[in-house]
Amino acid sequence: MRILIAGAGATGGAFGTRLVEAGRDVTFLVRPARAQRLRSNGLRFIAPETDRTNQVQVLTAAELADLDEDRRAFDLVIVAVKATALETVIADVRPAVGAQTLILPFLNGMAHIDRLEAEFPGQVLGGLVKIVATVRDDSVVQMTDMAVMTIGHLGGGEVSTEVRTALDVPGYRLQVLDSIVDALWEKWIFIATAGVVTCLFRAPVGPIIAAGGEPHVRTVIDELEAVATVAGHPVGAKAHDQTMSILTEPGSSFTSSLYRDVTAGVPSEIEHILGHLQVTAADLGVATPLLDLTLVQLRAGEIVRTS
Ligand SMILES: NC(=O)C1=CN([C@@H]2O[C@H](COP(=O)(O)OP(=O)(O)OC[C@H]3O[C@@H](n4cnc5c(N)ncnc54)[C@H](OP(=O)(O)O)[C@@H]3O)[C@@H](O)[C@H]2O)C=CC1
Ligand SMILES: CC(C)(CO)C(=O)C(=O)O
Repeated sequence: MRILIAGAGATGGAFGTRLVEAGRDVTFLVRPARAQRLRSNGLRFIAPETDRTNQVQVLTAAELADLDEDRRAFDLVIVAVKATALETVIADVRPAVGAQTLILPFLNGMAHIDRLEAEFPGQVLGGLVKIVATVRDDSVVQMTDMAVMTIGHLGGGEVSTEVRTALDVPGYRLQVLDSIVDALWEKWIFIATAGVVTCLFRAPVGPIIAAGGEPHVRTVIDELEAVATVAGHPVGAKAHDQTMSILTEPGSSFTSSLYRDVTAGVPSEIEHILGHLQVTAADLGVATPLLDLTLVQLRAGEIVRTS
């Protein structure tokens, strides 16, 4: 199975490394500057138990488009970029998508699913990854031992044995679900809740709790979980308890990736994760006052950042 991974960043680089090391036929689709560095230096992967570098196959969008037709089509295209790069990547991967190609996005949120389905109808799998990773000095750094890839058929059908076998490799846990849409909602609500809490109160969880924020954190959790309930994808008791414990733990240094991007002043997934949830809640008739407030604050910050 030929696998193309769009993005050799935190998620693409971490899961991609494990696939490469298991001998899978993996090519990374990256932008020209990164392609040059990957070709010269390889892909360095640092995780709690390891620091190693692999030589990897790399293509840029222009090189992909120039390949002969029989080399161009891939069996599986993993989309591992931030939402801000989604439109470019949709155009870039198109030459790699044949009639049988499947697309597996790793993005947080849900808006990209409809977008990808509109472009590649019937060819999109549901996917999410649980990992805490980043890119530091061009190296992919996995910060904790947690590494889980969850996939499923969006229409409730079976994921093929070929795809399961290709993705089931050492170094992370592969989970194949019948109810991937529920899982996507669960993750979306968690990421959005963590985003609202940390961005609204502008701090990691520990200082927020120390400042007396716990009742407000609970209100955010209730507010956003209510959207999932009305949408018909209620957050399960286990996920709710996990959210509660992560976001109310005294002394915790936990932050959301949204908070890290916003405070670093780099483009972030504000609209993809929070903006889309606001629109979805409004369509469902669910009031989201704290989400609305957070979005005003974040959008105002974006106006300042980009002006
Ligand atoms: N990081 C994490 O721990 C987790 C992230 N997620 C989600 O996964 C998704 C991906 O995030 P993450 O992996 O962290 O993001 P990163 O920013 O670490 O990686 C994305 C990579 O995409 C590359 N890129 C940007 N545009 C293009 C393009 N047009 N073609 C090819 N590559 C491109 C960038 O490379 P360059 O700039 O070098 O060209 C960058 O390295 C997000 O939706 C995120 O919310 C989910 C769970 C955990
Ligand atoms: C919370 C976490 C690290 C879990 O995977 C995540 O997805 C994110 O911050 O984007």
